[in-house]
Amino acid sequence: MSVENASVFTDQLPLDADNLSQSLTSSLIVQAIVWSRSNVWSLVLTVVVGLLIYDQISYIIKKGSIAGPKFKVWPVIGPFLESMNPKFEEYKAKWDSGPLSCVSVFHKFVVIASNRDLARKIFNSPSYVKPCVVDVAIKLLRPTNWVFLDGKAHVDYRRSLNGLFTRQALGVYLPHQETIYDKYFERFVALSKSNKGPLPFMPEFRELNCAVSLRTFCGEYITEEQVKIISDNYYKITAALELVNFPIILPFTKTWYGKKITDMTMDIFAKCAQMAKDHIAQGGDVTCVMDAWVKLMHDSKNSTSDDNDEVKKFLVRDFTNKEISETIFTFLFASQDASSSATTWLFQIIADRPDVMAKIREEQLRVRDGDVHRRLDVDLVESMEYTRMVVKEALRYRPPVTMVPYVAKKSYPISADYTIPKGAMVIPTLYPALHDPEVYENPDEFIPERWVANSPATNAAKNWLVFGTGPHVCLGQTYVMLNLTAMMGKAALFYDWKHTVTEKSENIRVFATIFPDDDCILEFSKRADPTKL
Ligand code: HEM
Repeated sequence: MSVENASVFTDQLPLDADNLSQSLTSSLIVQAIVWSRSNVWSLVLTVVVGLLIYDQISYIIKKGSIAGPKFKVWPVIGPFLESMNPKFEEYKAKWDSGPLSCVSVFHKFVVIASNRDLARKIFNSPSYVKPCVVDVAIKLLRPTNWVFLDGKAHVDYRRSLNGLFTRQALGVYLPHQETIYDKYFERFVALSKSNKGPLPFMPEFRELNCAVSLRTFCGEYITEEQVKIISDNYYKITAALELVNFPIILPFTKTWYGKKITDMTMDIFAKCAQMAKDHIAQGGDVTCVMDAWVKLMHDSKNSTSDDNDEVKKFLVRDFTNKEISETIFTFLFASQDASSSATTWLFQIIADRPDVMAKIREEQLRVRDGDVHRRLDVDLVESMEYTRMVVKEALRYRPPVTMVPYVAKKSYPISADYTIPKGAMVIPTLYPALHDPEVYENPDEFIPERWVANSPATNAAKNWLVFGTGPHVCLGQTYVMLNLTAMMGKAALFYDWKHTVTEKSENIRVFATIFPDDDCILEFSKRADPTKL
């Protein structure tokens, strides 16, 4: 019964002595209820108003002198709704608003550093900051995952992984990658034929990259069927790990689906790790990243105390199947969106520039010495200088990762007049440094030749932030350059692809990384004679 109804009820009681006392008692109780309820409400209201004022004051104090809204326009939630569907132009406007700017979403205060020197400073301040993956990432990648290690523990673990990406190791993985390129390029032609015309290729490039990564990491231990399941479902993991997401995993939400696919993938990886252990124990050769890792473990166990070899350099210990599966998952996670973004832009950019395509083809014929069917090896890929410049320029022009979220472990005096508060998210941005007109003339134009030896771009190593810098710099960067160069060289040599340009083609859509907003509409066909220019 509501308070108003109770009062109407008491008003209608007959007035004899008993009834009077009853009625008085009832009336007092009702008044007490009304009083206590109104007191509860005023208490609730006071607390809410107090919290709102605290939220605004706390924001204004944390903001200090840096760029950003004067107060939180949407109390508490801040620009949460906008960040559910982030727009590249809005990010860019933020970067342009000042070298340091801020935003506050719920209880999270976020500081964005948009120039090269501040971004580098953050990347290189491990005593003040550590990588901040979205809250839900800890649940998906598991708290025991090496990526959440900090300081010396992180440096040591990482050292044991360096052996997986040496030039020699990359040479072993390359033939497997080439088999996947061949298979998928043929599939692209078949798809274009069956579709009787162009179709959006971004989802196809995502699948190609997932397959390349899975074969590189797990070799033949992973089945075709498993590759297909993971490739088909990987986007659910990306969706679960968007920068802004609900932190609790509720059934049938994006994060719930993401967690299911992550667990399934890690289980597959753990089984592959055991197969790699059995294979190396039987004296098998290294064929993939897992083999390379197990071989390093095997060699380190059998190395003598005065061995001064690779093994000691990499500080390898014994890793369990669970650890291997979690770590290999981080490789897939780190690689998938960024490599798919780079691949999509590369196919679009090259299709739109016949002069670039012609130069790649000329180089491919030249470096292969007339043998177009020569299989890929590291020496061959390293001799593709122009193709490599195209890849490098695409990564600068459309950097897949535009920002890397870190978190301040303690108050961080980043400049003479601003200290980032402890607990704030700190985001060094990569895009502005890679579009700095002082280093890259006409930064919004695609010019592969700017990467010739001794050019201003080549000499400005400090601006090359595509892979980050500092203790968390991308572990896969040499592999990425080799993979993308090899893949684009082969595609250009054997295939034609036509781009259907739409008004959205040059618009940048943010989905973890960046993609053309129309998903890159292409039509593939096989070249009749790859020996011709
Ligand atoms: C175009 C492709 C790629 C781009 C643009 C890219 C970019 C990045 C960036 C910006 C970071 C953060 C660096 C920092 O905080 O300083 C990173 C970290 C990382 N990347 Fe990549 N990445 C790519 C592909 C790959 C691939 C293929 C692998 C694995 C084979 C990989 C493995 C990693 C790992 C493990 C980390 C975390 C390292 C650590 O915390 O110590 N990435 N990457």
